[in-house]
Parts: sequence; structure tokens; C-alpha cells
Amino acid sequence: FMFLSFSVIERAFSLHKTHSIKDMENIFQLVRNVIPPLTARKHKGQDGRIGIVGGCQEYTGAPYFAAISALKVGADLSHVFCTKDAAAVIKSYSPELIVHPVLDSPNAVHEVEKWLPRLHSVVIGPGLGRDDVLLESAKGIIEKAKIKGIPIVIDADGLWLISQQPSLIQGYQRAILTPNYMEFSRLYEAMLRDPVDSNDHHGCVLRLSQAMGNLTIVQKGERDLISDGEKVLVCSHEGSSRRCGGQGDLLSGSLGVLAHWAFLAGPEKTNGQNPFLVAAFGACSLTRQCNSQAFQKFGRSMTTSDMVSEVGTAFNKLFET
Ligand SMILES: NC(=O)C1=CN([C@@H]2O[C@H](COP(=O)(O)OP(=O)(O)OC[C@H]3O[C@@H](n4cnc5c(N)ncnc54)[C@H](OP(=O)(O)O)[C@@H]3O)[C@@H](O)[C@H]2O)[C@@H](O)CC1
Ligand SMILES: Nc1ncnc2c1ncn2[C@@H]1O[C@H](COP(=O)(O)OP(=O)(O)OP(=O)(O)O)[C@@H](O)[C@H]1O
Ligand SMILES: [Mg+2]
Repeated sequence: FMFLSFSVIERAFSLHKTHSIKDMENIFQLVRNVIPPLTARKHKGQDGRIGIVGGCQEYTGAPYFAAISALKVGADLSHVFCTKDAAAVIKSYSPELIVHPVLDSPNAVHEVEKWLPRLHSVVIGPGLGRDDVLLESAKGIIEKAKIKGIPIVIDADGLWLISQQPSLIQGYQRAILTPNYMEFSRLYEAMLRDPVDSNDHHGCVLRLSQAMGNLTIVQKGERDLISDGEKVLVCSHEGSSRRCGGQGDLLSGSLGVLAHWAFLAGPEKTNGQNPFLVAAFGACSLTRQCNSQAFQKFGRSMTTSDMVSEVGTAFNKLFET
């Protein structure tokens, strides 16, 4: 089945090289290489402690989807840093999550900073909203995470913040941005001062990554384009035509774990490829596989919760061979 999905690795200078099944299969193998083995000699936490920064009065589903997906991919602990009024709601969705109601407190940055030494990666933005006070907290948290060298996934309203202040993340190569169509356009226009060229998606994602200082960009869509400014990977693994909200949150939460694993494994395990490209490819194919499986069961009534239930079998199918 792996050969049915259609994904490519291409060099920046030869953008329209023929798509090679071998390359695609190789990237799946690289994802497998970075997955930590399950052994009896590990303690709780070793396979990943992930932080999600998001969750406000309007949005509680998004941080939940990201945090629960991180656990189901294989992280040991998943922390959500959200506003006070969102915390009880998110806790009530799941006893698995550790929820900190700190994001709207006056010392929000310090409250999250205390936890950073214990976190392997952070996902900033799912359900964060656009309140200036919360965006300011997110900004402070990004700055602290950068100082610690922690991999940072930026999604949703975190990308809104980056569109306003690109220098906040520019040049930090341990960051991965996961824009949808709208978010990509906003970022592109902010950085390149030009509208997106709809005839050249490859070139656009490549140029945006370069303008941002070669951090990893995942442009989500009918095909996911993943670039670090040098290469463009394409993930068009089969999903479905069902576009319920929350799928991007499943992607960013999964990517939080995979980014940590790939970063820890390093370029030896990824055959010299940028570990964050490999992680992104893994998260995109996993999300699409969950979509495909859930759609087969539920059709049009499929929701993101149904996709979350598929993470385990989807992961096994793609990566545990
Ligand atoms: N259950 C929850 O709690 C969930 C909460 N969520 C949270 O919501 C927050 C805001 O995130 P977001 O993604 O709605 O904001 P943004 O990107 O500005 O899009 C807004 C507008 O963009 C447009 N548009 C989008 N795609 C397009 C396309 N391909 N092509 C063309 N246009 C396109 C479209 O415009 P329209 O169709 O109305 O013209 C759409 O209305 C954020 O915190 C997020 O995490 C979500 O995660 C879902 C689950
Ligand atoms: N047209 C499409 N065909 C197939 N898969 C798609 C399509 N558009 C998006 N996807 C997949 O859906 C997932 C989420 O992408 P999407 O663009 O919906 O993110 P989003 O808008 O941020 O979602 P969310 O509602 O969580 O905020 C990605 O894995 C992407 O590959
Ligand atoms: Mg989104």
C-alpha cells in the first residue's frame, strides 16, 4: 500500500524531476529509523514530553486534538498551557492530559518557562485565538523555548503572530511552521511582499523557507509541500475529501512528537536528510492515513475525533513494519 501513496523528494534546482517511488519509500524508511524502540528499560517521559500552547474561551477542541494526538503517536506526557476558562473544559475531555490554566495570568511566560526544561518540544498556536494578551504570552514562550534550543512547531494563531512579527522565529532552524492555505498566503505576503503564485507552489514554499532563514515549512493542502529552503518533499498520501476542522491540530500535535524523535535521532538515522523534513513527512502521511481510515468507516459523518481513534492502527500500518 505504501507504493500507492505518491510522494517525492526533489532538489531545489531541479524542481520538476520525475517522481520516484524509490525516493518515497526511502522517506518512509527514514521515518521508521527515528522512531524510538519500545523497551523495558525506559522510564516514563523518555519517549517524549510535549507542550501545547493554546486553548482559550472560544477554542478548546484544537489544543485537545493536538495534545491527545501527541500521546497516541507515542509521547509519554502531554501538557496543555491554556487560559483559565478553557482548562476545566479541556481536562474534562480527557484524563490523559496535564492542563495548566496559566496563559491569561500576568506571569504566563514565567509559568510556562518553569516547565520548559522538562519539555522535549512545544507546539504553539492550536486554539490560541488572537487576543493581544495571549499572543504576547505566546511570543514570550517562543523566545524562552528558542533560548533552550527546543524544537518548536508553530500552527494556527501562532502563525498569525509570526505573520505580524516574522523576526520572532526567523533563522531558528529548529522551528517547523504548518500553515494551511490562508496561513501560508498571509506569511508569504508578509515576507515576500508579493501574492502567492498559484502556478508555482513549489517555488513559493521554497522561497518562504529561505526568507525565514531555512526553517521547515509544511504547506498543507491537497498535496502537502514540505521544505527547508533546499529541498521540497511532497506528501500526497491518500486521505479523503472530508475536510472537517481539527485535522491540522492532529497534524501539529503528531509533529511535536516526531520532531523530537527525529531531532534526537539526528542526521545519522535520517541518512543525512534534515530530521525536521523527515518528521514533517511522517506527520503528514500519518494524518492523511488517519483521515483515509476514518473516512472508510464513517464517510461524511467522519469527524476529527474519529481520526484520533485511528492514530494507532494508522501508525502501525505506515511505520511499524
Ligand atoms: N474544534 C476546535 O476548537 C478547532 C479550532 N480551530 C482553531 O480556530 C482558530 C482559527 O483557525 P482557522 O484555521 O479557522 O483560521 P484561518 O486560517 O484564518 O482560516 C479562516 C478562513 O480562511 C479561509 N480558508 C481556509 N482555508 C481556505 C482555503 N483552502 N481556500 C480558501 N480559503 C480558505 C476560510 O474563509 P471562508 O471560507 O470563510 O471564505 C476560513 O473561514 C485557530 O485557533 C484554530 O486552531 C481549528 O483548529 C479547527 C478546530
Ligand atoms: N484538499 C485536500 N486533500 C487531501 N488532504 C488535505 C486537503 N487539504 C488538507 N488536507 C490534509 O488535511 C490535514 C490538515 O490540513 P488543513 O489544511 O485542513 O489544516 P487546517 O486548516 O489547519 O486544519 P484545522 O481545522 O485543524 O485548523 C493535512 O494533513 C492535509 O494534508
Ligand atoms: Mg489549523
